[in-house]
Amino acid sequence: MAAVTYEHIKTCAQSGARLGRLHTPHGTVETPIFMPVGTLATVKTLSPEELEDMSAQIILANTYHLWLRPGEDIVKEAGGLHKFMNWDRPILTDSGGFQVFSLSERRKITEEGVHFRNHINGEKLFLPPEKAMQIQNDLGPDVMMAFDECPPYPAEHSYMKSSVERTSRWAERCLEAHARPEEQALFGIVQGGEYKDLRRQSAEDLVSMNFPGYAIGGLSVGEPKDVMNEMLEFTTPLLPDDKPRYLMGVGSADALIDGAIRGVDMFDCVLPTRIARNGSCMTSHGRVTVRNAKYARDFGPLDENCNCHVCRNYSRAYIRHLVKANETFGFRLTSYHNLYFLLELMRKVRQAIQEDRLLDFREEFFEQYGFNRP
Ligand SMILES: Nc1nc2c(CCNCC3CCCC3)c3[nH]c(NCCc4ccccc4)nc3cc2c(=O)[nH]1
Ligand SMILES: [Zn+2]
Repeated sequence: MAAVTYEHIKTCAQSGARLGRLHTPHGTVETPIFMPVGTLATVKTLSPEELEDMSAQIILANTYHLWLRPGEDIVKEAGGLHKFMNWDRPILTDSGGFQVFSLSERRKITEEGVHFRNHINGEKLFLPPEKAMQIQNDLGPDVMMAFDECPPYPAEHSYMKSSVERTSRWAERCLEAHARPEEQALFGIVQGGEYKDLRRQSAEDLVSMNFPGYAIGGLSVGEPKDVMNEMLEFTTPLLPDDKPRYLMGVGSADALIDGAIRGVDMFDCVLPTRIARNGSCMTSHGRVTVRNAKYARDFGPLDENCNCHVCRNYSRAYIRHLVKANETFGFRLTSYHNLYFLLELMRKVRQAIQEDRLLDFREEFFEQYGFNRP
């Protein structure tokens, strides 16, 4: 019995968007879905109870960070991530490759794996695919990611080609090292940058390895939005219809809608909680930077179209005051609202797919949000 199975419910009559369900050992997830990021086994400033209140269904944690701190051995002794962080719904962990490249200095990629320095204490470290798998096996998430290289944007075709071929060899090694496939689903990650021939090569390599799910990696790394959309349009049809598709690192309202339209089922991004800690909020009329002086006497909610606990009980003036005073509660309020905003957006997207009107919804949302898009 596979650990994770995808149930396709319907495809939107107006677009390539799909309504589906992801069945996992810790429960079922309605897709398309946004997955809050909990890098160090916490979605920053929020409790599991608050995440459940806002109907978060699945959250992310990170192999790289948890390996360094507190160490996967401690999480394993605690009984795994679900027990350690008191979250009994599904968890997905990224494999750590991307984080090595976005956090560590003096890293070096070899066929065996990645050499780098610990970004906390500078000590030399080596992360081969087998180690990334062992860490995820010990952390115990429902979904784990293959160890991949996410090359920078832009990258030469020649570099990208050798990187894709190595990522495919690493994917084989991950499958070899996968200890409990009946308990944890291992997803492959398609690379290839902005090159269609390499996207095809990467997708074909990984589909031939028969993963239970596929991520589209190597995007949301600074490329123009239309390059991302073009790569999605080209890549999703190369992936099996009956398996989930996860676009990594995408979390702005417009990119979530545009990704769902192109057949993406799962998204993650640190954006909502990261900008929240900067006092910046996502609202139905675009971004509101609540620390701005113009909100000093604004006693209305962050977003009058939002029904979240924060918008029903606290004013922009109060949240501005807390954020200006660097009060932790202020960042809890902005983080809660931003995550609620994206989770609610995906609920509306699922409803629009159900009603075969996702393109109409896109028009309405972009109009109100202020995206003057074609
Ligand atoms: N394995 C892998 N991971 C990728 C990630 C990390 C996804 N979040 C992991 C979570 C697990 C815990 C930490 C994060 C990506 N994130 C982005 N863009 C984020 C861009 C962004 C960054 C900051 C703010 C806003 C946007 N592109 C990504 C590509 C890949 C990829 O190819 N391979
Ligand atoms: Zn709200």
